[in-house]
Amino acid sequence: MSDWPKGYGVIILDTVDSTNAEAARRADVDQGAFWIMAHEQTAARGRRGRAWANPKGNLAATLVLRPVGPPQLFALRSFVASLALYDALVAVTGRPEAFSLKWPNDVLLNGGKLAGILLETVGRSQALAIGIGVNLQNAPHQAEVEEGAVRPVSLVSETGADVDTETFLTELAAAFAVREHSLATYGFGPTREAWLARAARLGEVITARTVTSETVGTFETVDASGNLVLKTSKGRESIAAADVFF
Ligand SMILES: O=C(O)CCCC[C@@H]1SC[C@@H]2NC(=O)N[C@@H]21
Repeated sequence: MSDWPKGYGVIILDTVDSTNAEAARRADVDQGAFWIMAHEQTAARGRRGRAWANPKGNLAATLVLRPVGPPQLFALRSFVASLALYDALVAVTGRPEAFSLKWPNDVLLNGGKLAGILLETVGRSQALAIGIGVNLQNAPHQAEVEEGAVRPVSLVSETGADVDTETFLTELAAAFAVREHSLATYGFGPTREAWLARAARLGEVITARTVTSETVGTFETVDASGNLVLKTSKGRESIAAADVFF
């Protein structure tokens, strides 16, 4: 069991609309870096304006971070957060082989979607809100997610690990602090290498879809800016934002 990391505050709420919305309300009021966790969210949101199902027992938390260093590294916190999730999940299950990371920032368990991350800038201070949802106890039904999306899974149903939200948050916060220190100190290189070593479908043909385009190609790498690099029939393409389908 990890200790709570120094330099990070924490707020635990019974119920809230969305921990990311709460982060936006508090970003210019509260100081420093702090986690907001809620036992229940009534209007949780996912990437690209989608709703996020949030039954009780699942982790719903947002970290308000005020990153130092070059602004081009800010968005790379999604890689830091995915790696921290991976570390925390391995800490509570002892099963490194069961988890993988899906670009840009999902965590898969036995190939199913276990966790998602929603990164936003909030407040006049342009703080970073890193919202994290983990299906610790319950996964939404396949019918509740987008067609073609990876099947949703829960930690307890796939591994038998029955982990409560506060225990998991402590592991996640500790892991995040370590990974964040690495990014802030050494830049994206080591984070990128660690992420690629855990990447799902590296070297395989995948599809990257935006509202207006679809690109099919071999997943070659993630570049130094965090872009997805696909080798396609037209050559190499570097993609900054998209949904990936297998
Ligand atoms: O679409 C995704 O995969 C991202 C899901 C992010 C959900 C989390 S739950 C905690 C935080 N609060 C929100 O409203 N969303 C994020």
